[in-house]
Amino acid sequence: MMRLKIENAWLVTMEGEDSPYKGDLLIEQDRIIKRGDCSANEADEVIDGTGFAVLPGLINTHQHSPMSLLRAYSDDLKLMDWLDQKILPAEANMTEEDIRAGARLAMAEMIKSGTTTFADMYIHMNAIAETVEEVGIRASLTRGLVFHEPDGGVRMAEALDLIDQWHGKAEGRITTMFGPHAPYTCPPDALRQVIRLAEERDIPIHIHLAETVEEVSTIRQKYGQTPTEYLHALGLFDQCHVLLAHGVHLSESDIQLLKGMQGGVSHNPVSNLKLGCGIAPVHKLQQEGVNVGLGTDGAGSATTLDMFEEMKAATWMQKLQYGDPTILPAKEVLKMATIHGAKLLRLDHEIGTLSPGKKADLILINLNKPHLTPLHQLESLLAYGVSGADVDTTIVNGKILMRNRKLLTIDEKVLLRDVQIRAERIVQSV
Ligand SMILES: N[C@@H](CCSC[C@H]1O[C@@H](n2cnc3c(=O)[nH]cnc32)[C@H](O)[C@@H]1O)C(=O)O
Ligand SMILES: [Zn+2]
Repeated sequence: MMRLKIENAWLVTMEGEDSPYKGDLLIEQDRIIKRGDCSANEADEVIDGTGFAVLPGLINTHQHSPMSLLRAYSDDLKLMDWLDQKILPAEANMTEEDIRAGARLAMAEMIKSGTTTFADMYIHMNAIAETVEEVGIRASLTRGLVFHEPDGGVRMAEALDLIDQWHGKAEGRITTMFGPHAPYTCPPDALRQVIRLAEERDIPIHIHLAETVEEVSTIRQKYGQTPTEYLHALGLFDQCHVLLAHGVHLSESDIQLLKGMQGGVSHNPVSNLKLGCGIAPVHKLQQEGVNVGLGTDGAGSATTLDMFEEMKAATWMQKLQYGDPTILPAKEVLKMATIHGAKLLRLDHEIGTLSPGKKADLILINLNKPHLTPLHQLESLLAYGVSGADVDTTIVNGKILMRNRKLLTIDEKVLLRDVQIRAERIVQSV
């Protein structure tokens, strides 16, 4: 059995109240088996971690990976104009092969910026699942479901097919969820059906919620409820594990309805800032015991998929909102990007901390740089100083996917050329 040792690194375990400490990490096949001091002869391969920080791979809890094809294509618009006038027409031109290429581009970017797991909601999910399998990253995949036009049940059939074909596959790296897109695209009957299926199969649900004030007024007009009340009344939070993307516009009483829920909220601060949506009440949610993870949303809105940017934006926004710099300290925001995200994807038994027994999903960050010197508080440096480009090595399921910033499972040059040609074709007729 293959054993890999990472030697003499700063270990940022994210376990309980542990502070970072210097030590070794021993990986056997796909799992961390030992932490602390490990002798050299225990390993087949050794990575010298001197001057590096090791932390659990980052978990991007909300994404539309192929939207990387629409990066910097249409910015500075209102969310609904952006979606209706630019994004949806461009998406209508995407073939399955385009989606495969876009997803691969997102995976390349994620691996290069320290993300080892992502939650995705899109179409042609088989192509995305195959790409996840090939590339070696970990993912929670969802076929987005909208119900605005009759489709003979095609979308739902695809959603079930994804779950049947891929849940637990690719050495366990792929899990799946049901993905009713949002309160404004899913009427009550459709949502009831999805909730029933999710309960029967014990599969989590991934849905957008309360992203804009317009959404709140639309749902109030239609149903006389807030979006959260609408989902709550349908029984979404009774038994299902639920991943709520955004949760920007939540009232005090909405937060009370979320109290005790399984799953939690995916906070996407950069996308929310850029689309002018607002500041999610992350601190209040956390005070009420609602779990909050971090996500980027698609690169079509966020521009990049760098989770270090999300960490900075998340903590700055809360500090500003509450006028209190003690809110969301460095360690807490690092947890949001790791173990809290793992909980949100119902994967905390496998990933999210550097704990012996867990999957070996981890990243090495090179601290030997002007902007990361000197070393006082490592967690502060990681949350406020590091960016994705400082990630040197990325390991998922015990397999090295990037070493010294070189991708090992993706031919970067070929990919970038391919994507440029496809992207130009997709937007040509929009
Ligand atoms: N349009 C597909 C469903 C796809 S679900 C995922 C969708 O989420 C959309 N999306 C991306 N970003 C956002 C956002 O910020 N809010 C709401 N929807 C978004 C995106 O356009 C994508 O199509 C169909 O007809 O079957
Ligand atoms: Zn989204």
